[in-house]
Amino acid sequence: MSVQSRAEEELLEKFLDAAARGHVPQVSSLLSHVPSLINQTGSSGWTALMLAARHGQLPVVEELLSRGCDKFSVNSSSQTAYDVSRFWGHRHISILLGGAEPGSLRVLPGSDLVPQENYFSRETLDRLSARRTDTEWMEARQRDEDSVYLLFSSLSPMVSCPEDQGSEGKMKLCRFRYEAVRDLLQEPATVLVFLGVERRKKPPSSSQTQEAGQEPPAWFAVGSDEDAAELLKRCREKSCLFPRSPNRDLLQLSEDEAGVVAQARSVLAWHSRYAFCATCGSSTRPEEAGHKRSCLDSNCRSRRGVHNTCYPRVDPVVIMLVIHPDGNQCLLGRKKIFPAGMFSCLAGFIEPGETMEEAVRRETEEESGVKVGHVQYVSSQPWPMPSSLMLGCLAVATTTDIKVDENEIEEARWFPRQQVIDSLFRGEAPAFVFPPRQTIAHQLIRHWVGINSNL
Ligand SMILES: NC(=O)C1=CN([C@@H]2O[C@H](COP(=O)(O)OP(=O)(O)OC[C@H]3O[C@@H](n4cnc5c(N)ncnc54)[C@H](O)[C@@H]3O)[C@@H](O)[C@H]2O)C=CC1
Ligand SMILES: [Mg+2]
Ligand SMILES: [Mg+2]
Ligand SMILES: [Mg+2]
Ligand SMILES: [Zn+2]
Repeated sequence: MSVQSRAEEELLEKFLDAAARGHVPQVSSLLSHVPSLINQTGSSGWTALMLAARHGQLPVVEELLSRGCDKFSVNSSSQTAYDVSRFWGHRHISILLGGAEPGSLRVLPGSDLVPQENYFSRETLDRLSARRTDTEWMEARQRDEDSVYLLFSSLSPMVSCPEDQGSEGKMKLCRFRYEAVRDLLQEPATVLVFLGVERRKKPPSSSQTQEAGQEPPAWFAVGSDEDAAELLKRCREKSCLFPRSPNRDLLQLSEDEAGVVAQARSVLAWHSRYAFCATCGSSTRPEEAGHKRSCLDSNCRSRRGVHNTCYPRVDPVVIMLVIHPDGNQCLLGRKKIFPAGMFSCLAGFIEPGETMEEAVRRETEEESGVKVGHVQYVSSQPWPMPSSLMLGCLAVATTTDIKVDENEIEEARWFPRQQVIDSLFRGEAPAFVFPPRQTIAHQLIRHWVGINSNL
């Protein structure tokens, strides 16, 4: 071994030792001199973050995170620093690495799962549903110069997409003011949906000069049937467009904007499909700031009592990662329409009169021939294509023979855990391609890899 590489190795071990001992000044000073140490693994195959997580060194974990260290690298047993901190019971660190709110873990004892925030799930607006029937308030909000309007054409939001498109979060919603859409709102075919008001970061303190009763900006979605090219002329920026392929393109929005679009797109899709009453076939019209449609025939049965045909629909879908009885393989399938090499979780619509657990068992058996026993709920995701609610579950198989339903699935296979980890973290010649990180399928697979620690 050359003198230089031995010196480098010694420096690395010194750095890792400082992280394990919780010596923040030494960790910072070594990183200032040699920034590349941050994600390096020593002879044990562990990074400084993993060692700090192992020994409960919260200040070191904070220091490493603030310097942008990689939270997701794995050791030779395929554990991330988060897995390590959970295994050793350092909750303050797993909360930091997993992003959970500390209080929520104490209120529900026995459940130390870190809540998963899925794409399309973030609620940046307060929906204020009680205000939807307050027409005076709603009209004032509509005319307010701070209110934000989003324009939709054929259920696609107008977005601006700068030159270096393709990079995530670069696509942004075009925001309009009342004056810019005022004429559109007069068109009979235009649908207006109140989405909510911006959540205040913190409640206004009495010392602030905030006028009493001043409202945070309200957001509206406008569905228009005007020609898309005409609508685009309203925007001064040249790079504006209506994405053609929502399944793919909407995944380019930031988490904040994706949450808003999930609500807007599903409600507008419902308006576009429910122009006529499901009970009598008469025309319907929007009410309650775009959250209800009522039949125009005053004698219609739907006008007496409460009927779910008058409200936006949500379709529950189960999506499950089925685990082999040996605990070390998972079942993934591919549809013909998937990109080459991609495998994902099985999924299917819940049928009337069915529990979530039964839907998991039925869809898994229909699509793969595999029987399932225990089912555990993990997290959910609104999927506005157009209005599914994905209910993400882990499920344990009781049989292993695969027989696919060829109408729906091209191929289904058991993937060993190690192969899944290699495909997820290493990326070189992977055994299969993961669905994008914005899908709950991706997050479920990641979740399974994380909880199945065997330190
Ligand atoms: N976010 C994610 O990670 C994923 C989302 N999904 C979404 O879940 C949805 C359901 O998954 P699939 O495997 O397609 O379901 P599925 O296995 O139940 O099969 C779909 C078929 O079920 C029938 N169906 C029953 N109820 C329906 C309803 N309410 N709307 C439309 N079709 C209905 C139709 O014949 C349709 O072709 C998909 O449309 C997809 O958008 C699916 C997989 C991953
Ligand atoms: Mg399916
Ligand atoms: Mg089905
Ligand atoms: Mg199915
Ligand atoms: Zn009717």
